Amino acid sequence: MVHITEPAIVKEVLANNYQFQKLRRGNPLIKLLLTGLADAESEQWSKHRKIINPAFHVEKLKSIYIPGSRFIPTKRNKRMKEIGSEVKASIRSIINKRIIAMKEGESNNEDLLGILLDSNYKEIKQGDNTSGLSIDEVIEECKLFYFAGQETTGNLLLWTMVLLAQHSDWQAQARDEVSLVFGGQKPDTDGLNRLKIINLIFYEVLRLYPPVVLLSRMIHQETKLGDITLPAGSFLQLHTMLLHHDRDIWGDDVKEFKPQRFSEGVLKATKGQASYFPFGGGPRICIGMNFALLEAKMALAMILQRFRFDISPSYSHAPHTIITLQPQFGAHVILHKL
Ligand code: HEM
Repeated sequence: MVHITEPAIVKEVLANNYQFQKLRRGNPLIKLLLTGLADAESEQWSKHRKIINPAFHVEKLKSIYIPGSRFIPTKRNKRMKEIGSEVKASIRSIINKRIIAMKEGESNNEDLLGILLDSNYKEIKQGDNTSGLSIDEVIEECKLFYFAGQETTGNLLLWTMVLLAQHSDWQAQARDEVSLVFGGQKPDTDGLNRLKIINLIFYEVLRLYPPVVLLSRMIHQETKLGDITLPAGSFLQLHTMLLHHDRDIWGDDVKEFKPQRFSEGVLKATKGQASYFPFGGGPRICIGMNFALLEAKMALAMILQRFRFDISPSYSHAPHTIITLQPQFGAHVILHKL
């Protein structure tokens, strides 16, 4: 296992996604939740990514809504299997309804699934019989959107609530910005894209508490990396969390919540180094990044319009990783209606 905390090496690994591949998943929980694009490699990855990409184009995000020892037959494993089949059956029935509607000529561009099916249909029409995704593959992508989108964005929002509850000056600035842009109206996409202060806040929350704390890779053949040659089969871990908290890169205030450090952009804050990558990087950068930031801005703006919030005396600070980084004992925040 090679642990990487050098920005230049992080850049090299992320840029060469065919050499440095994601791990084949052994963990049954991750397997249940995360196959599809996030787990695909080489040609399979580029095929999936090409078909899925249109679903995440910024223009399309304007009106989007997301619908809503392991082989031993223990009670828990049986339940996991049952849940797996139930989820699959329920997604399959949603997809079948959509396909029927599409065949009857109904337009289907209103949400991620519609755009994905549309893009897949176009790919099948243009290519040979190996092109396009099968229904089972579409089901895996839907599960992935749900999990990858839910846990990560949810934790970004939780940590934002905790930090703004602890830093009432930033909470007030964020609320002032929301009222300047929207007044009491429901936030819209154009307005959300103009929220500068909230953007800085999210960048800083993602620096301090990145939902994905490290990226794992492996190599299948001997590979040169920096000055060393690694044998085939080596595992690599790129330490997002450690780099985000590196005093030599960020300065003596590295542990403090200071959104203003991003006021002139990420490049300036990192002095151009690959020392900040909450969404990964290179060709396999998070496909849902813009969607996640838009969704989190929408939720935060609506909360700020309605509540002031403080940290509760019962809050106990314990960042803890169960796949994503989360507050182990919850985010105890007291809301006051405005
Ligand atoms: C704050 C929210 C989010 C964070 C911090 C986040 C973080 C990440 C990171 C670090 C990676 C790269 C993993 C690696 O290189 O090993 C990734 C990939 C991915 N993310 Fe996200 N993500 C977020 C939201 C979302 C959302 C909302 C979706 C979908 C609806 C999504 C879908 C994906 C997919 C499909 C990949 C795999 C892309 C590929 O391998 O080509 N993510 N995400």
